[in-house]
Amino acid sequence: MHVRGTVADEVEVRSVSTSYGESDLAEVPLRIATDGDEPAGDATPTRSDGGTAAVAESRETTTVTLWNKWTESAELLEQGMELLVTNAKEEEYQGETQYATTGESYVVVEPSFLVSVTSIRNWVECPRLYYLNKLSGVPLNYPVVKGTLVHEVFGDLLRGRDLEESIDARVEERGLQLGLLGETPDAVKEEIRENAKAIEGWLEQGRLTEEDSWRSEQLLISETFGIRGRADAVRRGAPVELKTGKNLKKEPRFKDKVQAACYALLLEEHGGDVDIGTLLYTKNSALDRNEETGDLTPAKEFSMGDGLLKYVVRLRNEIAAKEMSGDIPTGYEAEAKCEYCFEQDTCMVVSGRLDQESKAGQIGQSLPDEELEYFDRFYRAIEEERREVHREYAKLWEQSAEERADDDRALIDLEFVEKRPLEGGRWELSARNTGGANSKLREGDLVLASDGDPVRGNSELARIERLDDEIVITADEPVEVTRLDVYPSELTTDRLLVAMHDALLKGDERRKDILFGRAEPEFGEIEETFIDNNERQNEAVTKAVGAEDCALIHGPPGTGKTYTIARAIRAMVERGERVLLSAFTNRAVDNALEALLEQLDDVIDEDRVVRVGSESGIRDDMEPYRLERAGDPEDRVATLQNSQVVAATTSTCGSRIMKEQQFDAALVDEAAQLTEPGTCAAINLAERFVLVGDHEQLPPVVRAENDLTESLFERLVELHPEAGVMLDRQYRMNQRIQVFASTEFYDGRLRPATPDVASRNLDDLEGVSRDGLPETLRDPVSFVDVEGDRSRYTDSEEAARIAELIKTYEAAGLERSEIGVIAPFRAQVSEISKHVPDDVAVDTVDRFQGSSQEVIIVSFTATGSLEGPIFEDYRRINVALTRPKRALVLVGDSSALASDPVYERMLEWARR
Ligand SMILES: Nc1ncnc2c1ncn2[C@@H]1O[C@H](COP(=O)(O)OP(=O)(O)OP(=O)(O)O)[C@@H](O)[C@H]1O
Repeated sequence: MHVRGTVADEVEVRSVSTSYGESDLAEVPLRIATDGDEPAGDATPTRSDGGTAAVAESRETTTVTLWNKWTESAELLEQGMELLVTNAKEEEYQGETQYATTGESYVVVEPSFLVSVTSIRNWVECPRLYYLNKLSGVPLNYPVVKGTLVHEVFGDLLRGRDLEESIDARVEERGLQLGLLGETPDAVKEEIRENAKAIEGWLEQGRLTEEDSWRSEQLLISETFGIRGRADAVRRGAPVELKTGKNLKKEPRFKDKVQAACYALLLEEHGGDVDIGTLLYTKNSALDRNEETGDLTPAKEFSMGDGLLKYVVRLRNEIAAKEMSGDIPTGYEAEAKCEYCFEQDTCMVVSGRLDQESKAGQIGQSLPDEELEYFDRFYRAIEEERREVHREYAKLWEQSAEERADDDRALIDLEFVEKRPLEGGRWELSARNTGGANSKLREGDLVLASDGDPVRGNSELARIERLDDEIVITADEPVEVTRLDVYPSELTTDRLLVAMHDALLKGDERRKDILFGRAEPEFGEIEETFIDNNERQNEAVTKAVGAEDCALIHGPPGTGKTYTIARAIRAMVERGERVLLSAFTNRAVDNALEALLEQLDDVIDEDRVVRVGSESGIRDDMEPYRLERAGDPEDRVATLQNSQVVAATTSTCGSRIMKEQQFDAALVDEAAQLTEPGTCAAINLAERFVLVGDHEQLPPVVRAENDLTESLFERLVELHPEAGVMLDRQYRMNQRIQVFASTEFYDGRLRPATPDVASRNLDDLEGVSRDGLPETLRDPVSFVDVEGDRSRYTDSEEAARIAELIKTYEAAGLERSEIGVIAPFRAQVSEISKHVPDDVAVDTVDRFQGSSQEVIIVSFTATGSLEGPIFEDYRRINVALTRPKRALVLVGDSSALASDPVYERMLEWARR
């Protein structure tokens, strides 16, 4: 049976004499998880051996005894950590039911923390190396790119693609990277051919002996062992790992065995029984027999012993425990020898700068205390965010398919239609979405496509190509897809850490003086007038152009942020500067780029404007500007290096390609929605920066509640008010609509830009007449009182009333596409969607930020007494109320709303 629970107290480790001699044991006081316990969820980890979890009657604490080597994992335990013991035996002791490990047991610390196989491999080399890799990311260098290429060709060969065709295609695809590294295609191809010989030869052998069963790259997740990874290949159920290095010994390298053993554990959870692992050292086939002595066979097999598998789980436990406690590895945890380590210098520098204990020692001077404190605080915050991502993974098995669908995290019960082979061995898969359900998934997203069970079934990482009633995805393997799940990616979190590291450890001193408030931002004299009809916009452009360090543009709704950015960049380009344009989302980058292109029309050639990002992320009309990565290396690099304006999301700014680029200035739009490290990813690349945003609208999108929720923009506006300008003329709303937001959020400073804007109303729209509306809806702002049905997150009465309102507006001549509906909860969004026609946009505030509509209807979904904030945060109200141009209708229960002072003032205004 499996036992799972929370460590309730200190753990004691001791030695006892048994009939087999001295043995170590640890007695762990464990509060057994019961159904519904958080965060374990339903504690029923079933393994292939059919074990079931112990579900105790009560939540009383019992003792679980861990024997022998498992005491090493016991030493890691702290009170409050989660523990899982598989195949435990039950023992009665003084009337109490206790548990103990058996020879078949595994002990897993914090099983829902999913450690990646790569992490375990790095950790076994040296825990400090694992940490350094996390801080600095994978650099753009030739060995890494070559390694990826060989892996890709390996995958292609397994899928039956012709060798030469594969090499040509794969090298072509990486044109830009190879160009940045100064490599020529012919030389690269030759090297890959050498490596591929090993693969081909070995594949041939396999084919000759017997019927082979093969699978290329497989994504594997284990809920029992808390491990995830992608095996390079699986052959007859056993893992095969490809290494582009050489190995002249008979046996595989130890760290490589560890890696293969991780996959063995993962495969076992998928029902396999793995007794062998294979390592393929491709460089061996490129070596000349005369020069080298040793074993030149590329393929080295080893038997997968029980001891190794358990050792791997203990290693994994070390990582999970370290990450949960927030401690930094020192290197003393392992037996690695620093003098043989390639990373010794880096290790010493990082240790010195961050004043960390390290086996390699320290060199250099440590950062000032405030920077060390900052590093520490943000390191923890980012790691907390990472744990939230891990919790997302755990939901893959903790929630049922229906629960995930209700949470908008999955599309389920799809009807598989067909699979179609694509050029290059990939597959196009299609399925029908019969339920027509909604989800967070969007075209272009990476998803987990599965046959119904994303963890234990057949699942693949796939990309959504089309998403309506018919769903089309592309993947490496032909999964008969019936379910798509949101894939919780750690990439963003990884990049936050690297960006923070770069800002502090590689950052310019002057920049840090500004960020830490040790110096004031400076501005050069600029005489020119850039915008003659809007004083504050002109001041903002002047500040942006003249800034020697930074400028901050605060733009409330509709005040022309995008326009101001475009004018500022134009002025910089005219001065011959190279500029980076960035924002959190692709949508925001494309919007800003669109406005900019209008401004740049007569200033520079179009081919000097480059949009960096993936094909699926970029809006179709910006596609002509997209930097193509495939092609001739020299050519690709020339396009990038020659560009004067580069537009990319902040996440892409953290990519290996962008990290090599340098700019005179970085302009970041929607900066109030970015975390500090997220903003750093963009501004790290430039001499000066301009942040544009509104901290009275939506805050950064993060899962954890910590320092990441405040943007750098907001902090700097407070720290350096003299670097900021607030735009105060709005071009969107009728004056009556704007009043509440202006007084509540902008000290009454927000005003209509022109009389035309101030007096806009529905009569301006062709074919629409306010006379066709009932008296109560003729004012630009109205309130509809609905008592509601008293449920917590939905209100069907409000939904029904909203459907009527939409009909009323249609009768007065409005198009449905001119009406938007905003609700606080996703549940209410679904409820309303059931009542109104498809072509009315219904969504939460977050989806509406940055856009506007002629008419906006807000559903407050609140009845009775108000418990807790409706929109979570008043900033969301600000966004909701500032989306309409000509009419705003608030729908809610007036007595509930009146119980909160802000909503009460809102009611007064709406009913005036
Ligand atoms: N100085 C100006 N003169 C004339 N029109 C302007 C000026 N500034 C902005 N506008 C117009 O006002 C509208 C809103 O501008 P823009 O899209 O730049 O606003 P924004 O602040 O980015 O909006 P959001 O709050 O949605 O982010 C646009 O149609 C733009 O052309």
